[in-house]
Amino acid sequence: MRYGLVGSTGRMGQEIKKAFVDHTLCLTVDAEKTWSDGTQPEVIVDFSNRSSLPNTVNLCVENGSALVIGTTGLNEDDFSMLRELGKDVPVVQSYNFSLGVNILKMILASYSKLLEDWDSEIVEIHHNKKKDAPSGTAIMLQEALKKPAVMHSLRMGGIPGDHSLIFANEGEVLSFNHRAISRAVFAYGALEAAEFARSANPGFYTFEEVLRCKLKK
Ligand SMILES: NC(=O)C1=CN([C@@H]2O[C@H](COP(=O)(O)OP(=O)(O)OC[C@H]3O[C@@H](n4cnc5c(N)ncnc54)[C@H](OP(=O)(O)O)[C@@H]3O)[C@@H](O)[C@H]2O)C=CC1
Ligand SMILES: O=C(O)C1=N[C@H](C(=O)O)C[C@H](O)C1
Repeated sequence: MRYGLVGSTGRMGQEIKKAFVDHTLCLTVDAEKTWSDGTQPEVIVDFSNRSSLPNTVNLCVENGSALVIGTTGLNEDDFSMLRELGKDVPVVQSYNFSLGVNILKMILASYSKLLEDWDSEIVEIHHNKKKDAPSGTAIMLQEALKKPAVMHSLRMGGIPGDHSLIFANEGEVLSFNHRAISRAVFAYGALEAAEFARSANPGFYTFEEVLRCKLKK
């Protein structure tokens, strides 16, 4: 697969290049520099910053490339742009491409009604270079809960990503935790999403939907 990478010099860009070692990198875009080998990427992978989104979308339109986007901190206008792009090419978006977080998201969505009267708080811990807070994952898990949760963000050391959800009522406490031990898990998820996107019909897909397709096979 020929792929493009937006954010190639970043922490996730480095992981993507390792995970996509069997594929051909033909386009890189970073804040200051764009490089291309002159061929068209089948899929563009974006783990960068929301400021890159208009250019990323234009590149997908110009090349007819599918998009896999993990960049967090997107607003409603950004999601509208991605859904519009999904009318022409496959778009897979997730704030967390790890299998574990997406399983947790499905669990929370399935049992949210039973948890609606519990006190709910989310603690997310990330490396001290992370620019946004709360994490996109915390926002995504709160959306699965279908109710607001008190958020706590810790920024320390080189922690790749740790999310805890704690629920309490008068009689019991229920906790869930996901810990990313390596950023590689996100890159492997992005690779799975890219392999799905290169042959999918145009549309806007979440990574959960990609995984659910796998469950049906
Ligand atoms: N969905 C998921 O599973 C995951 C999502 N993320 C998200 O991915 C994003 C990147 O994380 P991380 O790699 O740690 O961040 P880094 O800061 O390490 O890397 C960001 C990259 O984006 C580039 N960049 C910044 N602005 C632009 C722009 N306007 N146009 C093009 N490129 C730009 C930077 O280029 P330069 O070096 O030149 O500044 C750099 O290569 C974050 O939003 C993070 O939350 C992270 C991990 C997993
Ligand atoms: O910035 C990171 O590192 C991560 N960001 C994503 C988020 O904001 O949820 C995903 C993961 O937790 C790592």
